[in-house]
Amino acid sequence: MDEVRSTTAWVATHSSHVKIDSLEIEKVVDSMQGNIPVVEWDFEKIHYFDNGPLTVQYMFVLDALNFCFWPDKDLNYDHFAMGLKEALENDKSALDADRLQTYTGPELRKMLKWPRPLPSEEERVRLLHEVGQELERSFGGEAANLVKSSGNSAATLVKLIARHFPGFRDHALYKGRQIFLYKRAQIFVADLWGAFKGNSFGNFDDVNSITIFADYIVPAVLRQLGVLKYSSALCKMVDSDMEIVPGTEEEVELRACSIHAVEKMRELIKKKFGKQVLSIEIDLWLWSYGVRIPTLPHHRTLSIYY
Ligand SMILES: Nc1nc2c(c(CN[C@H]3C=C[C@H](O)[C@@H]3O)cn2[C@@H]2O[C@H](COP(=O)(O)O)[C@@H](O)[C@H]2O)c(=O)[nH]1
Repeated sequence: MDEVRSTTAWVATHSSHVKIDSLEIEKVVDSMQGNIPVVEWDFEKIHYFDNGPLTVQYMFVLDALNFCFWPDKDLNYDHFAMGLKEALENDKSALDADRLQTYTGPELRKMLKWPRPLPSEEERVRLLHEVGQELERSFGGEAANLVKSSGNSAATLVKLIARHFPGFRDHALYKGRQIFLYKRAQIFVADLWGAFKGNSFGNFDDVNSITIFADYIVPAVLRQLGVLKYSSALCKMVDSDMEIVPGTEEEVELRACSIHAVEKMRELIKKKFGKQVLSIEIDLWLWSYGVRIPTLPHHRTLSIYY
């Protein structure tokens, strides 16, 4: 996690298209007196939860597929969360490691009750197979064992996931450097923490090491708040729904500056109000705010990472 923090900070200081406005961060923090609005995890009541290992399997599969819904304007995260939940409720073995390895695109679509091909359907199926194979090879088929082997460390869990599952290796090259973002691996940790309320499979001693999850919603919210300022060329690209190529400076800056801006926000809250807030808490507030405004323009990058 230190690498996520340090490399995204480096991007922020070398950024050409996105700037962090420190004065606006201060205004936001002051206006809330350092109190981040509390948003309950699963505020939409859409996730499977049985307080046991199957919940962990569900969250891991969900976060393996938790990316790039926007190419289908009627599709969003909730369809996946609810679709997989229903599939599990109908058949407890639906997400077993051996089953994950055999799903086809049409079967996945059917499971999610989606009437047409999913965006990046072949990639989603490939990632499901990868998860099934590696869970079976190294973790007795269970994501719960992967979590157990992290020894209650969020940072270790993210590292383990990145080591074992190539689909989660969310990183980029920027001005000659490797930048680590790890959105889906980190959100899995946060989902466990939220679902199990910091206990059992969600008990991590270092949950404060997690950063926000750099997706396509949070940068849009930070821009709306005035915390991120885009160059006029980037404004035009985002506002006209023009696709931004993955790995371009613009794309990396949007994501990395979002992470760094929130880290700065946390530091300021600590300094001014003496409060320790988690990036997870800030993320959930920003994300839940963003998804309630469907007209908020967000950047569009075809990616398997977010
Ligand atoms: N930063 C951040 N990004 C998040 C989430 C979540 C869902 N987290 C759930 C877990 C517990 C809570 O109850 C949440 O419901 C999804 N995403 C990302 O958003 C985008 C999808 O947007 P749309 O197309 O409108 O559904 C896509 O990139 C997706 O990967 C989050 O929490 N934080």
